[in-house]
Amino acid sequence: MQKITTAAQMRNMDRIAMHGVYAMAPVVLMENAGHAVAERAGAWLDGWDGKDVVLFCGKGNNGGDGFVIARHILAAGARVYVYVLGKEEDYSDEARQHLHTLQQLADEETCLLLSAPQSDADWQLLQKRLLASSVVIDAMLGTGFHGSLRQPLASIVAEVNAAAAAGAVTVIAVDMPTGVNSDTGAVSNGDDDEDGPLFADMTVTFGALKRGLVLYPGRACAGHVEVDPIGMPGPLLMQLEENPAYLLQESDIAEIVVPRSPDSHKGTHGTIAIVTGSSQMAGAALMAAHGAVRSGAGKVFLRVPGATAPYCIGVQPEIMVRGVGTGDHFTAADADEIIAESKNWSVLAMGPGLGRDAETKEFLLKVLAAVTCPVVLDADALNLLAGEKALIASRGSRIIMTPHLAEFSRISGLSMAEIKADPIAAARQFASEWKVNLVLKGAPTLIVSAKTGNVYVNSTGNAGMACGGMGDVLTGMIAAMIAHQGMSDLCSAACAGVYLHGAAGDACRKDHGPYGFTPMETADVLPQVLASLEEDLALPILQQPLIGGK
Ligand SMILES: NC(=O)C1=CN([C@@H]2O[C@H](COP(=O)(O)OP(=O)(O)OC[C@H]3O[C@@H](n4cnc5c(N)ncnc54)[C@H](OP(=O)(O)O)[C@@H]3O)[C@@H](O)[C@H]2O)[C@@H](O)CC1
Ligand SMILES: [K+]
Repeated sequence: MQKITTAAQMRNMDRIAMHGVYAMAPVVLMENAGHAVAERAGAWLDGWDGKDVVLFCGKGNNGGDGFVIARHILAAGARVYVYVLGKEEDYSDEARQHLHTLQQLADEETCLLLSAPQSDADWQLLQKRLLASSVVIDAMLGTGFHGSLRQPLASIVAEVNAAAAAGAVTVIAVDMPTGVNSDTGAVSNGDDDEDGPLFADMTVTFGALKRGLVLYPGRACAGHVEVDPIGMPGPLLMQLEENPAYLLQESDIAEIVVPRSPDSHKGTHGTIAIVTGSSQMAGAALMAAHGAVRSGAGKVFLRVPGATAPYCIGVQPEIMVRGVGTGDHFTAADADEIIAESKNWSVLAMGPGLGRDAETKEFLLKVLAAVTCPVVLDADALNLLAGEKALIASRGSRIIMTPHLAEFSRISGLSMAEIKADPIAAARQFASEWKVNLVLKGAPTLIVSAKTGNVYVNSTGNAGMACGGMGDVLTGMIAAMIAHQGMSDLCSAACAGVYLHGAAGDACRKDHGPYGFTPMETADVLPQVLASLEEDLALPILQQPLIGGK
């Protein structure tokens, strides 16, 4: 699992690597960092030989990495223009040491060292160089960036973006794209968009992923991201800081979605109950149930208000539908029937299309206080339960709440701006206060464990999924994952549901185009997504076919 760090955590790791028991020389870490970029970007670009490269080095240690990169790509056959944007006295000892080495290699032919452009003629020359080169390396700012981009960096970034937009250059960022805050993903984007941030095609980052590379809008600036350990001691990289966050990847999910054993039966794969819907929104209930069916649930029961049942019965034969009561929304009088039935259910999901009637809130409170199986709460259930922190907290580790940003804002009392400023902290704080497993839906979706407070950042999904019904399908999927054989931990089930839902959306995007595919289509590709997940696993011996086949 890929760890995601903050600049402060990274600095702490640096400090221990250099000044703790490991006593690594700072100049060596910087050497490793620069070498890693030269190697990884070189492999990605099919080598450096014969390439014209413009390299911008800022006045911090990110710039120091740039001096090392210049030396390595020169040796690999590139011709490089190095803009040294700091004064010699600005640099740290290690950066200055690498600058001195580079100065010995400088010549007119292959390695030209230049200072920051000042006159109009300097800027014109810079533009010309950018358009004539094939690669730009951004070693201007890394984890030390804060505030808004100052000059001359803002104008340099604008020139690089313009050259990239003209199709002239490939842009490689060192550690972070300049202008992206490494802790929040916020970008420097002054009054006119020309102030930044820099848009990279590839980012090589050091030690661990930075939050700003996985959170939007920063994530959109990073391009292809590779993490290099730069020789940091393994135990240091593995060391868990307080409040860890991780990026979910296919191999993580493949580990928790265990293959079915060949002698399993429908009872083994869970009885999922979707108790939701109202006459205005029967479709939401059906989409949630379909999400569960396509996730391999053993049995799917849909319980809707009595007057809603005619819209749901017979729509999909796999879903066992029954109306409860006679109304068009649930009321407290319907709760006893649900509570009695719940003894046979592996999991209960409520919310999509439930409506916001005060009587439905009474129903929800009664059901939640009595059922013992795990519960997934979405949509209107979240709106109705917004003030019920004490009830949720009393059962929270058995509950998954799945709000989107607006719902989260409503229940948490935080403004959208406050959430967006630090979504990881906001999600973690909420999960801790409400003692609940949280799925904060967005780009990217965050999952927080009620038990550990660990935050998982999803890596799948796309903007084509921003349409009504996608969340309903996800609710059914998460419910089905909870009942999946071997998936006892609710947070793991939430991670699996969220990852697979996004992966299904990505498969739809590939098949149908960037948007316009539907929630039902997304659910329908789940078996293919699960198949590719199985390929990631070595099949246990019992799964191997006796005759023929692969
Ligand atoms: N992690 C690791 O293991 C290793 C990390 N290493 C590398 O070190 C990097 C971190 O180095 P760092 O701390 O020196 O910060 P860095 O990003 O160079 O920027 C600092 C400079 O930026 C300036 N500045 C800030 N904001 C600005 C703005 N808005 N507009 C304009 N300027 C602005 C700020 O100026 P000031 O605000 O102080 O005047 C200061 O001069 C890290 O990203 C990685 O590349 C490797 O070498 C070794 C191993
Ligand atoms: K950079």
